[in-house]
Amino acid sequence: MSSSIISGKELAKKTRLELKDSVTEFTSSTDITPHLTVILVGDNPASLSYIKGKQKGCKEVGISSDLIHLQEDTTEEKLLSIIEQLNNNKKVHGILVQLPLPTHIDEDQVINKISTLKDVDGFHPKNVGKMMIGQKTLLPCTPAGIIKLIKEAGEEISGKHAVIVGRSNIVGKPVAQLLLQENATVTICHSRTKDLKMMTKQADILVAAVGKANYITADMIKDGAVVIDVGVNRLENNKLCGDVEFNSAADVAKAITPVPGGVGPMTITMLLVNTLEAAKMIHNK
Ligand SMILES: Nc1nc(=O)c2c([nH]1)NC[C@@H]1CN(c3ccc(C(=O)N[C@@H](CCC(=O)O)C(=O)O)cc3)C=[N+]21
Repeated sequence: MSSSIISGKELAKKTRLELKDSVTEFTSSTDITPHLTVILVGDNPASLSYIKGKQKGCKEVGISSDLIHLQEDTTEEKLLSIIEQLNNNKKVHGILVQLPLPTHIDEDQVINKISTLKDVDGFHPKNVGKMMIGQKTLLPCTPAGIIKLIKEAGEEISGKHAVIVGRSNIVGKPVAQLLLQENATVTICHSRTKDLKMMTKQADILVAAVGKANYITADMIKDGAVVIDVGVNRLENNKLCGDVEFNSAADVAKAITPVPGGVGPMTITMLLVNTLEAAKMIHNK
């Protein structure tokens, strides 16, 4: 089977055009410009590159943004006090603390500190809990983007067997939850799963979120499956590559997302969607 490529880049473009109209409408009716503040601790080059993408996205849709760039040796106490100030700043609607943080800072403490109304990553335990029981809240960006990608590709989720490889708090667990809410039957696999191939072979929808280049090979994929590749692995030649061996997988899958140009651009787009959503919630719109 020759598969169709699900373009996250195209869907991101389309979603951002629609979002731009919604931002314009919100701003003209309230005189408020949605604002995202990004905090980066240290100089991780990958983080700097992602943040550029986020700022570019904000600009595209009419959201204002700023970056608080802190030194690597910033104390946890200092970071928490900056978040406190942003929580109280009426002009700020979204707060994103770029992960990973230096090891001397406790990520859980930091995520807990962010106002749940401004938690545009959807990482705060209260928002995670709401998502879990299906209450309206800010959803984590990558999982929300994945659901949009699958639907946009015209693929039914209800009744399908979705197999997720990876159980991180930011991708594996929440995407499993959102797929369940869409009435998929969900299996979560991880590093201790016995016979991974036997599991992935049963997937109508396969989500690869392991963080290992080319880990999922064509022989692990069911004929006609929908394959979502969440991997962002930087190779030695500086090329970006996914968790799925794209070329061989494309012969087996019905539809597949590429890397780059798949899940990544949708992650940033959902962050922009969440920032407008946060501004609306804060101003009761
Ligand atoms: N608090 C927090 N929130 C995050 O959402 C978050 C984070 N920390 N830490 C790191 C990960 C990673 N992440 C990506 C976002 C976009 C692309 C993306 O747009 N990738 C492009 C390629 C970009 C390139 O070429 O470098 C693509 O796949 O086409 C990738 C990765 C967000 N993350």
